[in-house]
Amino acid sequence: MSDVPPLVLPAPAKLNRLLRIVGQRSDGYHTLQTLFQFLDIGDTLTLRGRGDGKLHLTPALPGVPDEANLILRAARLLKEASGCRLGADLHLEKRLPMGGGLGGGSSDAATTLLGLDHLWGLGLPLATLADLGLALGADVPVFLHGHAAWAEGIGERLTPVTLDTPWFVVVHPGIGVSTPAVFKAPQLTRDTPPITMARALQGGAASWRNDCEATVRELYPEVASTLDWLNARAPSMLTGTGACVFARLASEREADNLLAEMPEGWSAFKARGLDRSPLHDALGRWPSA
Ligand SMILES: C[C@@](CO)(OP(=O)(O)O)[C@H](O)COP(=O)(O)OP(=O)(O)OC[C@H]1O[C@@H](n2ccc(N)nc2=O)[C@H](O)[C@@H]1O
Ligand SMILES: Nc1ncnc2c1ncn2[C@@H]1O[C@H](COP(=O)(O)OP(=O)(O)O)[C@@H](O)[C@H]1O
Repeated sequence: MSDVPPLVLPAPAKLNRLLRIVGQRSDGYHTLQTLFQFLDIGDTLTLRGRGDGKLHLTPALPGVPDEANLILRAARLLKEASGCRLGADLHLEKRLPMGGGLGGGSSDAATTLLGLDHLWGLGLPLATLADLGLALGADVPVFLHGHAAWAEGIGERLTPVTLDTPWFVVVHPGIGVSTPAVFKAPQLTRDTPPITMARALQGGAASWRNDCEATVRELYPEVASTLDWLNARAPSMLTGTGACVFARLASEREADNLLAEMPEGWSAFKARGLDRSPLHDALGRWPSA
């Protein structure tokens, strides 16, 4: 298999453009309504087939043992589910901050599932891959369906949407936010009334909020001060449970101006919102209409 060129695929970031917590299931998981949109920035995964069935990932991620790495977990899951006897060498170029609310781990898992499906010639439907992916994380299915989406349930009930695609400046406040800690916090509101997708879209970006924001501000003052600084300059929000926050801008020039104003030492980047995942464009693979 060594003379076959490697498959080089993007694993884009996502933003939660809106996030409503509408309830809690009996297993403790919170039911959400959210709008997912992709960014034109992300990790890159290089995949090469192996005939001996082995799965090998380089480099190791700091603080993440291989058995917990979502790339290897996704690869093993696909091998088991399909009965495929082939293996792969996987190389990850990690750009997205881990645990930042940008969905990097989930996106890596989705790129692995779709990439190996292609490399191993399995041809599984996107819906089957999304079902497998849901076992790895609530955010994995949207990366497999590949379209900006209105999501309900814990993020698995997806309806494709077309959103405004402005420029964003994403800032990492330099601290880690624990998703379980946010969802366990007694002050988190869990009773936002559900709305229809049509109403959410009609309200537009100016009306979109993230229900985790008040709790994350309280638990992590660094997130609160970053949001305050950004909000004084452009409409800004938390993505997921954080720690990243993002400002919405009308043009690349405005994004550049905001970056130039940013206090030294902050970690920030500009990115474009995308309604179609670059992963599906790279593979030429879209759900049939
Ligand atoms: C809320 C979102 C929005 O995109 O946040 P981010 O992870 O992107 O920040 C995600 O759906 C996060 O989904 P997922 O990626 O599965 O969360 P995990 O880190 O695995 O969840 C850690 C813990 O948070 C709690 N949790 C998570 C998701 C959810 N809908 N309800 C919960 O109560 C559960 O206790 C879970 O064990
Ligand atoms: N390939 C991976 N990339 C990133 N994180 C991973 C990966 N595999 C496992 N993880 C674990 O998943 C956690 C959540 O990662 P990530 O998806 O980047 O953040 P978030 O869910 O906040 O958007 C990380 O803190 C890390 O412990």
